[in-house]
Amino acid sequence: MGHPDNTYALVADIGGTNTRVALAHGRQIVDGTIKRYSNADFHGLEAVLQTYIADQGGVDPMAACVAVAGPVHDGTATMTNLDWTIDKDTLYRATKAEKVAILNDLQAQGHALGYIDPGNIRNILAGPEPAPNAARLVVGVGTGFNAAPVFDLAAGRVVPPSECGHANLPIRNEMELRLCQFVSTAHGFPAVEDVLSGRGLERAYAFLGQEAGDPRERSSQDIVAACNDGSDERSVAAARLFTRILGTVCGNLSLIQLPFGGVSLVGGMARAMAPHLIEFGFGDAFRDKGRFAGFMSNFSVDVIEDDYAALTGSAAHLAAMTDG
Ligand SMILES: Nc1ncnc2c1ncn2[C@@H]1O[C@H](COP(=O)(O)OP(=O)(O)OP(=O)(O)O)[C@@H](O)[C@H]1O
Repeated sequence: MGHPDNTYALVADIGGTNTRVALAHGRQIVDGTIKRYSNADFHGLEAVLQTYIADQGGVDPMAACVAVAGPVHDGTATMTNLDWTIDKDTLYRATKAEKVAILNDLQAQGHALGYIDPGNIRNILAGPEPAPNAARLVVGVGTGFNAAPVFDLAAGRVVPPSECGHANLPIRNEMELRLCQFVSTAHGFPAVEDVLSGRGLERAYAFLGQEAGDPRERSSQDIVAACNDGSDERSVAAARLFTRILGTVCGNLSLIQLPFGGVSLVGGMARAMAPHLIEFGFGDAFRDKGRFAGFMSNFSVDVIEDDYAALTGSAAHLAAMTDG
């Protein structure tokens, strides 16, 4: 069935592997309109959006917003592993919408806060009741790593982008130093997302294999599955290493941004690791800040278990643009 009127907005989330597209009405994703496409099947943004529009019976959206897993500069997004042109002109052409926006995907995740079904939010670390409009922080761990602070101001919500997954990997002990050396030997530079990502968990596993003189490889799915059923000690050790570094990095970002409104972890790896984060030392590493250890209990930490939150955030961003 089509959607012939143009009160709809089109929203898309372009990840490293897949593009998710949906229609939104105000801040609500319209039930049954979410589709997921493999990027490899399309030669560009126009092709995937036009396929979606045709799938929806030729919908004529009044506005469109895409969230992209890469830096956005002067209205143009770039992605390391995808050579699509993602800019406003292409988005206007593909959708014929009157208003278009391009966000970094973590910005979109920030715009989604407050519009996520509470049933999709899992608490990891409790914190005090936040003041209204306290600053928040979203941290994404999936194909890559990134974060964005979220500020609710009188003029509206502001979510400044970052590329903090490409900052140096922090080190707290001998083993993390050896992991860092293992990563830099392979990549020339030890970035946060070289460990805090799906591939990163696989790297932590490979590093432990090298240390044990038994180099075996495992996919991140198999490592997480082995943690879930306790069938492989090295998988548990790799996930513990990953989890502690995630706690350290989230603690560092919290000291930089002071998210008294809470930290929200998003992305496929955050969801997959959510049941193990406390057991594997996330809280201890998060609080491991010397004289500021007690101060860290000001920040609650949740995992958002909604794979489509970036779509909701893109819709919220367009609605805020329209409202004001
Ligand atoms: N259940 C899981 N167990 C282990 N690893 C997982 C699981 N789900 C996702 N991952 C890993 O997380 C990464 C994908 O994360 P996410 O789903 O957030 O994707 P993305 O960054 O939005 O990109 P895309 O949508 O293109 O995959 C991959 O490295 C994948 O192997």
